[in-house]
Amino acid sequence: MKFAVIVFPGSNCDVDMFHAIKDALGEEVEYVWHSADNLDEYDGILLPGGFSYGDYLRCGAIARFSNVMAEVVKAAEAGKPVLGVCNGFQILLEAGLLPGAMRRNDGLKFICRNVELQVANNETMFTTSYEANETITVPIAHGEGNYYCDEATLAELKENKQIVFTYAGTNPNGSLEDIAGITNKQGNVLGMMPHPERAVDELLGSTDGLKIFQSIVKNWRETHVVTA
Ligand SMILES: NC(=O)CC[C@H](N)C(=O)O
Repeated sequence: MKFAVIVFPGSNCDVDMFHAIKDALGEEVEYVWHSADNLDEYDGILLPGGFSYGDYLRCGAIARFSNVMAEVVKAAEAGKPVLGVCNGFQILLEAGLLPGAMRRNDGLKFICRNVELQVANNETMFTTSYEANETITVPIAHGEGNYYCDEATLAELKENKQIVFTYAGTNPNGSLEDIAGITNKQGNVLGMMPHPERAVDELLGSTDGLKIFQSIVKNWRETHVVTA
């Protein structure tokens, strides 16, 4: 399986994402600059965290106009797995690939620490390697992770089981219903504020993030004929 890590001016978790795929997962991965106009050769698209365009206007608000985003939309519509982490999640929201919006954290502070998450849905292509309701430890690092959507959208998220990760225990940022990660209705686009790419090695303090990447590969292999 071949992954693209999309790099925007100001991305800073692209190298960690690349490392997670290449070294921890053992799959093929390439960096793709935001000006790219074709993602056809990639099976999975990864939008890493960081401070794209300096977080000006709102986090992700400028990056969503990047050339590559039309291709990310195309990949999403084709059913390819698209994962946005932290700033990547914010960009997916701004691009309309996921519903809702991000607000500044309650308390207005940037928070960088491990949090406990509950796997609220282990039946997505990103989470089948987890147990139902498993509690995992993954770091967060953001100033704008306070997820919000209107009541109708929340009802739809629940109805379609689009809420995939919730904060277990203390909610670090004030997000609605403790939401830490959601998918689109089709289930092939996942946005999450915690950083699974920073939890792929015991040296980093947790390997709990690895199962997301393993789930993607497992589900992709089960639906594609691999010839090489
Ligand atoms: N680590 C990140 O991706 C941070 C995202 C964004 N810059 C924020 O502070 O919310």
